[in-house]
This record gives sequence, C-alpha cells and structure tokens, in this order.
Amino acid sequence: METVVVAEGLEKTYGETVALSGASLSVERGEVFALIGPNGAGKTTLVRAMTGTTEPDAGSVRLLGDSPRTVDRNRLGVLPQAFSPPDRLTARELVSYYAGLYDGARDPDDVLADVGLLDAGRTWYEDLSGGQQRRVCVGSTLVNDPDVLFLDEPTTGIDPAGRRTVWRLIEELATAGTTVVLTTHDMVEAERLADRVGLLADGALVACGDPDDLVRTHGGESRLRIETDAEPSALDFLEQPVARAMEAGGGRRTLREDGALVVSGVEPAEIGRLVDTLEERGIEYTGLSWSEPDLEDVYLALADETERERTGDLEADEREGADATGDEAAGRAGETA
Ligand SMILES: Nc1ncnc2c1ncn2[C@@H]1O[C@H](COP(=O)(O)OP(=O)(O)OP(=O)(O)O)[C@@H](O)[C@H]1O
Repeated sequence: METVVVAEGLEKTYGETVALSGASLSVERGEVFALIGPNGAGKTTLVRAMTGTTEPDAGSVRLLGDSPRTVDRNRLGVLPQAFSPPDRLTARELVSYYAGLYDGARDPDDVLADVGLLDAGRTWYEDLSGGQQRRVCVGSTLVNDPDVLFLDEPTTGIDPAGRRTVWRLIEELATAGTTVVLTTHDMVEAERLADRVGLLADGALVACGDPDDLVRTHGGESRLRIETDAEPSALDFLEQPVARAMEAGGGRRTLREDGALVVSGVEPAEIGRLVDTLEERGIEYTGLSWSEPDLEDVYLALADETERERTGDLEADEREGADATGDEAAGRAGETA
C-alpha cells in the first residue's frame, strides 16, 4: 500500500483564529477520503495546507513523497472551494484552456462527457447554471488525468442527477487508482464515496475511519418516528410497553421532536406490536418511519460532543479566570491592607 498524502500535526492561525490545531491524516493510493465537519472547522485550510496553497505554522505534509510546494503539479488536480474562472469562455474553451497548461492533456470533449456536459460545450460559462458551472470546474481538474485529486465541496449547488454523475465519476477514478481527498457537508455523499471519513472539529480530526465503523461506534441506535398531534402526556404510556419489550433493559429513550414521538432502539420486529398498541389506545398518527443510524447521526453526535467539551473548557477557563481575578483582587486588597 502506497501512502500518497501524509499530514502531521498541522497548525495554522489567522490572527486570533485557530484554523488548524494539530490536524494529522494519511491517505493511501486509490483511497477516497472525505473530510467532514462544521463550518469553520478547518477543512479548506487543511486542503490548502496539503496542496501547498497555504503554509502551515507548524507540522509537515508529504504529497506523493514530496513537499506540496515542489511536487510535480502534473500529478495533481485541485478544485478549490471558491473557483471563479473567466465568464466569457464557453465550457469547452474553459476546459481547453486548462488542458493547454499540460503536455499530453486529455481531449476536452472527453472531460466534458465525464461531467455530463458535452451538450453544453458551446455555452458561455456565465450562461451555465450554478450546478453546471461547478461541474465544469470539476472537469477542469481532470484535464491532466491526475494521480491525486483534491476536491473542496465538489457537488455544492449541483442537482441530484448531476451529483450522481460526479459521484460515479469519482468512483470510477478511484477504481482506476486515483487518490481522492474531498470535503463535503453532504453526509450521503461522504457515506457513499468515502473509504474513510475524517471528522474535523476546531482544526483537528476528532474521529476517522470507515463510515460503517463510525456509524457502529458513534451513530447511536435505530429510531422509530411516530407522527402524531396527540398531547405528549397521552403518549407517555408508549415508554412503558416499549421499555418492557427491552430484553437487556436500559438505553432506550422516547423523545418529543417536531410534533412526533421518536423512540430509539426499536427493533423492526417490534414495530407491529407497537402499532397494535397505538391503535388499541386510540392514538391517531399520520405516519410512522423507522431508520437506522447513519453518518449524519455520527456527525451530529461528535460535533455536539466537541462543542460541549469546548463550552465546558470555556466555562472552566472562565471559572479559572474569575478565580485568578479574585486572587488578584485579594492580593491587591492585601497590599492595600
Ligand atoms: N485567509 C484567511 N484569513 C483569515 N481567516 C481565515 C482564512 N482562512 C480561513 N480562516 C478562518 O479559519 C477558520 C477555518 O476556516 P476554513 O475555511 O478552513 O473552514 P471550513 O471547515 O472549510 O469551513 P466551511 O465548511 O464553512 O467551508 C475559520 O474561522 C475561517 O474564518
């Protein structure tokens, strides 16, 4: 297995803002690695540090065994989050323009076909829809048939069909051996594409692994959602029958959420009995849905945990600050005395 990207202990601050606080990751050849995390977590800064467009304050990056500043650019494809090509070029001219930067570049029409835009080749870039523009931008990163592809939010603004075109393309590239590092806020995208997902929070990776493993470890339990207008008190009894159904006991919770009752940890085999109980009790409901935990649950659980840790730290800092202020005040009072 060839390790293509290695980032170790990356730190980056902008004034008072800590963008990276010791981020480390490594990506193997042919792997699709998805970086997820809240706005401002540091994903773009990490991508920029890994591709040599920003210099970290501390830490190191090896990209294809080289420094990001000196690595052979012919082997890289980079789609920045904000990418504004000239408007007064057609889609085909734009791809041709980027192809012209490389020796032996791919045929622009093949690239446009890859992103499902062969028919839009003669359309001015400015006349393309936002999603089509983003797809052309994705295409422009493929002109040199890169070994490593960094895609910062590749599918933002792309409609569901176009998104699937890009997903299939990324899957094909990875199958052919291209290493892909992408950032996304779309958990379905991360779960579908990524061999490994890294959750970035406050500039560091707080979890990293196979999406299924992350879901098993952090995703929590299945959820049964019962859409009902009934008063919460009228539904209290549900806790009991469901709770009694638990063999191991403990862990199951019933919560009110947006006009629905959400029961965690219900097995599919239990649903029939639960529905019977609802009907016996004359509880009206308009819908019932059962879902297994997914990457979004992992994201929400870990982001929440990180936020609570941070808030806890802040509260502790504030308490310490208050103590220190108190000590100082006591000291000053002592001096005065
Ligand atoms: N060039 C810059 N100058 C000043 N601050 C910056 C700069 N680049 C990033 N930051 C700050 O660093 C932090 C991390 O930003 P970054 O863009 O890496 O986050 P992100 O995870 O990509 O966010 P998003 O999901 O919104 O794209 C933010 O607080 C941002 O405001």
